[in-house]
Amino acid sequence: MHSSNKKIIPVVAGALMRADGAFMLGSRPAGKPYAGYWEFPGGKVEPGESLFDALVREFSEEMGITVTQATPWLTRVHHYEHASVELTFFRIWAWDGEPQSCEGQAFAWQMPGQETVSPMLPANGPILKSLSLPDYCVRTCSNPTDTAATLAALPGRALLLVDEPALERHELAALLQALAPDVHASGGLLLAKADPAWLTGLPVDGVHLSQQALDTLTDRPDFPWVGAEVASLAGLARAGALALDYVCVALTATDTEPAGRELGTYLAGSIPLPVFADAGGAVLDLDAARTYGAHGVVLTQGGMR
Ligand SMILES: Nc1nc2c([nH]c(=O)n2[C@@H]2O[C@H](COP(=O)(O)OP(=O)(O)OP(=O)(O)O)[C@@H](O)[C@H]2O)c(=O)[nH]1
Ligand SMILES: [Mg+2]
Repeated sequence: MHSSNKKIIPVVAGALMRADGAFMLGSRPAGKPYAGYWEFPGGKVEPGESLFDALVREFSEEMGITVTQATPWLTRVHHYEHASVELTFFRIWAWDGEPQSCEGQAFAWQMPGQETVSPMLPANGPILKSLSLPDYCVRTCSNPTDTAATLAALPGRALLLVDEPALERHELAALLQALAPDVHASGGLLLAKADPAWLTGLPVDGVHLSQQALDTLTDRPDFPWVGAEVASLAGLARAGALALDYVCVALTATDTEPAGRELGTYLAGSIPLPVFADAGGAVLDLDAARTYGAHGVVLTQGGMR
């Protein structure tokens, strides 16, 4: 074995999620590597322990609270000089007790995208970005002429994915121009499924890649947000390798349980990026999709895909 083949240490960490969207960070206690850096509370998984049990134990030890509801979210491997870690991040939706500083650490509630504490642990930059991704990806699929109706149907803050293959380019450009101010005023993100080179200069936050574009691109397009359509494990791996920000996973099942199992096969591979479950309708709601490890769900406007 080469000396560079360090053992990978399994770690769990969790974001306590408050009803107003804030999440909690903690500072690392004195005496640990990266003391004073901000992190998601958590720690090393003990032999034989499940990830969820490790999460519950760590939050009890470090903060004196009992986690009662948490869903797995993202898994990332990071190589530090002192160790290599596989970090499984959970989002924690319910807990008993008030967070206390059991190890002398400081805590801070933070709003996604507006973090005020620093420095952060080096592995956590992409995680913070993922936390600022809305819960809903709303796909337009109806040649919308009425942008006000499109916006009114959004479930709060959303990623609006304009997916309009039937529109001419000048029509698509006009639609994006019309939607951008209101989407941005609502704190949402505007993305379009289109050729990345053509989209540059339009008021979008990013590009959404088709499966075909994902298969053929060699580099991540240069936009703040890049997502992709995925319908296979190979596509998911490619999206991860290109360091995309999210994927929409197309599910073919039409019942909750089979759709959950199908989603589970994608998420079993410890994936590093947020997944929107696309069950083509209301088969999997947000809570169910999260239970299986998804970030959020795709809602399709104007009927079925
Ligand atoms: N808890 C936590 N650890 C993280 C995060 N990001 C990250 O890279 N790590 C790394 O994961 C490793 C384990 O975390 P830890 O030091 O909290 O472990 P622990 O609570 O079991 O501490 P102990 O070993 O002193 O008992 C560290 O190398 C740490 O740098 C994060 O957001 N939260
Ligand atoms: Mg810890």
